[in-house]
Amino acid sequence: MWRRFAHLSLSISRTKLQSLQDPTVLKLINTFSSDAGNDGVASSRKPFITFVLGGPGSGKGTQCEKIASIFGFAHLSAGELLREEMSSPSENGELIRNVIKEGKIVPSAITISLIKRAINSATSDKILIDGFPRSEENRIAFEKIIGVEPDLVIFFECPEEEMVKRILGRNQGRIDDNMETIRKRLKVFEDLNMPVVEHYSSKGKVHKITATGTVDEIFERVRQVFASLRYLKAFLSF
Ligand SMILES: Nc1ncnc2c1ncn2[C@@H]1O[C@H](COP(=O)(O)OP(=O)(O)OP(=O)(O)O)[C@@H](O)[C@H]1O
Ligand SMILES: O=c1ccn([C@@H]2O[C@H](COP(=O)(O)O)[C@@H](O)[C@H]2O)c(=O)[nH]1
Ligand SMILES: [Mg+2]
Repeated sequence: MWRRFAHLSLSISRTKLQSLQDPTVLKLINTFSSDAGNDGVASSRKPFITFVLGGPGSGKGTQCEKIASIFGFAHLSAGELLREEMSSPSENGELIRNVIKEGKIVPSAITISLIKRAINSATSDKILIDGFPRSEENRIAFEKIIGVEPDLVIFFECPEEEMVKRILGRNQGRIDDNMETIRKRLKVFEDLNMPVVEHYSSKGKVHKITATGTVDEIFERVRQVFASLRYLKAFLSF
């Protein structure tokens, strides 16, 4: 039977699997159970949460769309939720616009309330949160308010010059896709986003993906991580 695990790329040890004490394994088993019990999301929900991190233009959104369509995850992009809020008649619209234009970070309370609402209305209990947390302050606030840590963190590692090239070629009319704001976003990424990646790396939750090459080549690396999870879940539900 153990031959079935031969190709697992997840860093879950065989000993941990045997004891079924690994938190990721336990969460996979419980993802669809009915008694979640935390204050942040509706009490009957126990979503499997994946944070998707990486620099601006590293390809988070592109890869999340593929993960969502192939593995049935709900894709919540924090940046997209903020842009929608910015364009709605919200009282926070002007503040969000100014922060995004400056490449800075929107106050945690605003972003987390949007994420919480999106989790609660998601149609899947497997959730990708794209581009959040952006700082240790964001991370701590999320864990406190939502009451859970992510089960998995995907980190797209991409050279700066490639990220800049991709953003400048994006052509979606974003107010932050200009060289002046890109420089600021890159600095915020190094100074404030990277400590979040380091925090979860120290907890063994990060899968680092080399984000160069074609979209399909990168997705093949990503696919292996999620295929392992799916395989594991299928095995455990025997
Ligand atoms: N592997 C790739 N090779 C070339 N272009 C890519 C690749 N992946 C994504 N792109 C393109 O690069 C641009 C940025 O990609 P995407 O929007 O997915 O990045 P992101 O990490 O979500 O960026 P942001 O943080 O600014 O939202 C898009 O125009 C996308 O089509
Ligand atoms: O959690 C978040 C996510 C995003 N922002 C702001 O939005 C822009 C764009 O985000 P993308 O993920 O690149 O779409 C980002 O530069 C921040 O200004 C945020 O404040 N908090
Ligand atoms: Mg994006």
